Amino acid sequence: MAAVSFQSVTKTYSTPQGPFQALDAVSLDIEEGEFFGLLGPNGAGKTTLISILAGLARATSGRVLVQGADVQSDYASARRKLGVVPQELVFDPFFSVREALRFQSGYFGVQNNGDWIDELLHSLGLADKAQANMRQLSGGMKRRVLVAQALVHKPPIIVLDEPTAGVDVELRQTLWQFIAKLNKQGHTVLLTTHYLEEAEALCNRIAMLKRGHVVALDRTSELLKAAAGNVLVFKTDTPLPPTLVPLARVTGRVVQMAAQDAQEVERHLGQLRQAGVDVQDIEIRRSDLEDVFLNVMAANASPGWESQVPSLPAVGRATA
Ligand SMILES: Nc1ncnc2c1ncn2[C@@H]1O[C@H](COP(=O)(O)OP(=O)(O)OP(=O)(O)O)[C@@H](O)[C@H]1O
Repeated sequence: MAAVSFQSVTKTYSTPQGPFQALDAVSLDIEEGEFFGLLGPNGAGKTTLISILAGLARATSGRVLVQGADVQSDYASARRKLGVVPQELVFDPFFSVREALRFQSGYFGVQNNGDWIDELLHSLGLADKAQANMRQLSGGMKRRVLVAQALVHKPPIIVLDEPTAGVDVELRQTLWQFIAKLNKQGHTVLLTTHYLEEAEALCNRIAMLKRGHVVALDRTSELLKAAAGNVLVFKTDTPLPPTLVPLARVTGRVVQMAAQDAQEVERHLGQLRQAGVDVQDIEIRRSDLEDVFLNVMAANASPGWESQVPSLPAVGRATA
C-alpha cells in the first residue's frame, strides 16, 4: 500500500475572474519510506496539493489516500498519520514552546509524551528555548517549533512545505540531519522546496509540477542521467552570437552551455572565439537538478504541452 496516493486530483478555485484550475488530474503514489520531492515554479500547485492532502482544502474531484485512509471520508485517521509543516508561520503567541508542544500532543490524543518532546527540543536546537514564549522567538526559531509541532505525535508520514525558505544555514543542517534520521528509521517524507540542491541531495524520487500538471516523475538518479553531461560556465560582457543564444542560459554576466563531453566544450569555445566573445573565468561542472528542472519547464512551455509525454532535452536549451 502506498504511503500517499494522489488519484486524479483536480482543484478548481472560484475567482472573481471565473474558475481557475490549479490542479488537473494529478496522479502519483509515494511509497513507504521514500524521501519524495515535489518541485515546481511559483503557482505550480504544490501547496494546493499539500493542502488537499492535509485536509485544509477539498479536491474538486479525485481522491487522496494516506496509508489507505481517504483524506475526506476518513479524515481523522488520515490526519493522524501525517505531520505537516506548513509554509506559513502560524502559532499561538501566548504559549511557551514546551506548552505549545504539549498542547499539540493533546490535540492528537497522545499522553505522556515528555521524552519525545525533550528529544524534539534537543534535536531541533530548541532545548534552551523550551520555556520561552512563542512571541519572543526569531523567525527561524518559530520555524523549528513548527517542525517540532508537526512531529509531536510521531507521524509515519512527514510533509514539509518549503521548510527552509528564508532560514539560515545552521537550521537547514539541523533540520535535514534530523529529518534524514527519521527517514532512515522508516518515516516517509514529502518535501516541497525551491532549493534544488537540497532536493537533489535528499530526495530519492521527484515529481515536477507545472500549472497543475505532473510534467516529470522519476527517481532523482534517472532525472539526472537524462541530462547527463557537463555544463560549460563562463563570464562575459560581450553579447553572444545569435547561433549560440538558443544553446545558452544567461544570468547577468554568467553564461552556461550544455556540453556532453570534452569535444563539445572545445567546439563551443571555438565558436565563441570565432565570434569574438571575450570568455572569462571558465569552469566545467556536472549537470545538476537545476539544469534538469529548467529543461523540463522549458520543454513544457509551448501551447499544447499538456498532451505530450515529457522528455528531457539536452541541458542548455532553457531560455536566456
Ligand atoms: N484560495 C485560492 N483562490 C484562488 N486561487 C488560488 C488560491 N490558492 C491558490 N490559488 C492559485 O492556484 C495556483 C497554485 O497555487 P499554489 O499556492 O498551490 O502554488 P505553489 O506551487 O505552492 O506556489 P509557490 O511555489 O509560490 O508556493 C496559483 O496560480 C495560485 O494563485
